[in-house]
Amino acid sequence: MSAPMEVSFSAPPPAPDAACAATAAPLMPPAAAAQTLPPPVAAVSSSPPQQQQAAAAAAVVAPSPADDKVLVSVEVLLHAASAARHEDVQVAVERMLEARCLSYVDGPVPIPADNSFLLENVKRIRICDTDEWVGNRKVLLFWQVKPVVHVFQLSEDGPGEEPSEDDTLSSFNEWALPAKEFDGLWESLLYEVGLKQRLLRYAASALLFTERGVDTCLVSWNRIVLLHGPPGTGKTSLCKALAQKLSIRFKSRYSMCQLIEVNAHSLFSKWFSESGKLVAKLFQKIQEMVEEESNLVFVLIDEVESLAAARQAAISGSEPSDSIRVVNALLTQMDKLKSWPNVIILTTSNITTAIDIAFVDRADIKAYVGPPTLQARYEILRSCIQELLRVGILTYPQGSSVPCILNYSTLEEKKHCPEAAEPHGVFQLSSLLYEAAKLCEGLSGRSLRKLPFLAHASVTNPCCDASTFLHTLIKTAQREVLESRG
Ligand SMILES: Nc1ncnc2c1ncn2[C@@H]1O[C@H](COP(=O)(O)OP(=O)(O)OP(=O)(O)O)[C@@H](O)[C@H]1O
Repeated sequence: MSAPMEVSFSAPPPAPDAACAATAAPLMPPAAAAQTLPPPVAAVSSSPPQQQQAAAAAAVVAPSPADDKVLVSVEVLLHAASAARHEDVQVAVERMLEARCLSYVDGPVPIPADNSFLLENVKRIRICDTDEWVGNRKVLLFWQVKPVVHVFQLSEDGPGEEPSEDDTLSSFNEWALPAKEFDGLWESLLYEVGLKQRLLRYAASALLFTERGVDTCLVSWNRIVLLHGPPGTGKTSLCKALAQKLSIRFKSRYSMCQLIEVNAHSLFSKWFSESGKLVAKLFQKIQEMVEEESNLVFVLIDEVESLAAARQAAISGSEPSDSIRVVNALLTQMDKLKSWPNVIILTTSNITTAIDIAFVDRADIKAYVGPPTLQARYEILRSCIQELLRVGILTYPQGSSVPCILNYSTLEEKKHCPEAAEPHGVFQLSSLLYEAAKLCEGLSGRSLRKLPFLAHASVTNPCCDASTFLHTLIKTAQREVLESRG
């Protein structure tokens, strides 16, 4: 069967410029605009839960209908040891933002040196999800923006495991979100502009609709996401990163968030006919978690085709009938969970044609995540090179600061006016990187992130001049692409 796919995310990606963005560059507003300074932002936490939910849902960069301002999320990470009240930090950050003339671009906002309260408690302030504006070459200036501040602390508990019946494979891993392990994951995933935003908006809408009690007989949604595409394109990481993001955005509504990563293989019993019961048992545990209404639960099922294998294949005799019981149990349990507002099911698959049509039909978002396009490849490699420069594995001229490789859009612009020279051969380094990215067509995100490591293994010195390294990277890319084509 060929699954009907509604959303395709395979189109080329302009990626956000995160690594070197001068995100808090002071910018003076036009005189007229200066008179319309941003009004004080209502404290989300002091609003009723419904308003909090709506604000969190809307703060996925969208124009605010009330005053035509763009709602931009500002994430504030507290130090692990901070005992400050989130509300106090939120107000302090809002005041700090109001007092400054910022352009809003994804990336960190420096904490003012004279703000001892924030310096003491806050590890990082980051503006998020403005890439759609930046991608369209629009700059968001402070009077156009209404910041929505989300204060959070990372859980350092690590994953908890739930042992399976026979103690061989655990049936699921569980994380308290936002978790230290997933910090920075969202930002590290580079796709076409809009992909991550669409997923975030979808999840926010799904939670808002349920919270507001929209009649499901009239408007139907299931809170099920299916990401499909070739291996190594970041589907699993994107699901985890999405759960982490939502746990931060909805912190004021849901005091606890959990990610349950189901181990599909553990649900197949060696005892014939037992697999369906194992699925039911797992979902029973999930049900207990969602019964606590302040708990937001994300269920991640990787390689969902192994649990939701097409029953047609089983009926035609090529699959054991136990797999039919598993699919039936999965669908029944998912339908039961549907009545709970605080659960989102995230699934991934490499082979959509093997998934049962009834499962595919239940997914609200069926998104194809394809191999990275030239722009995404360039940005993935750029983030790798920037990291090697940061830690000193790649060297640059003595006495100069760490070179900032140009982002894709700037490089494209500079190509047309090369007279605007960049210091320390940055244009030359960026052009070499572009050459490598061009060669890597067809490689997955996973292979691209490995490429600098493989290139380093071919150079003789542990630390290497950046330009020499990029030439080696080009050769490594040629070799890898040849090998991947067999
Ligand atoms: N678009 C991307 N941008 C940045 N990094 C990426 C991208 N795609 C993949 N990666 C890197 O590849 C790693 C592996 O990704 P992940 O396991 O999530 O892919 P997957 O699509 O789920 O793979 P599989 O189908 O084989 O399970 C990620 O941790 C990430 O480092």
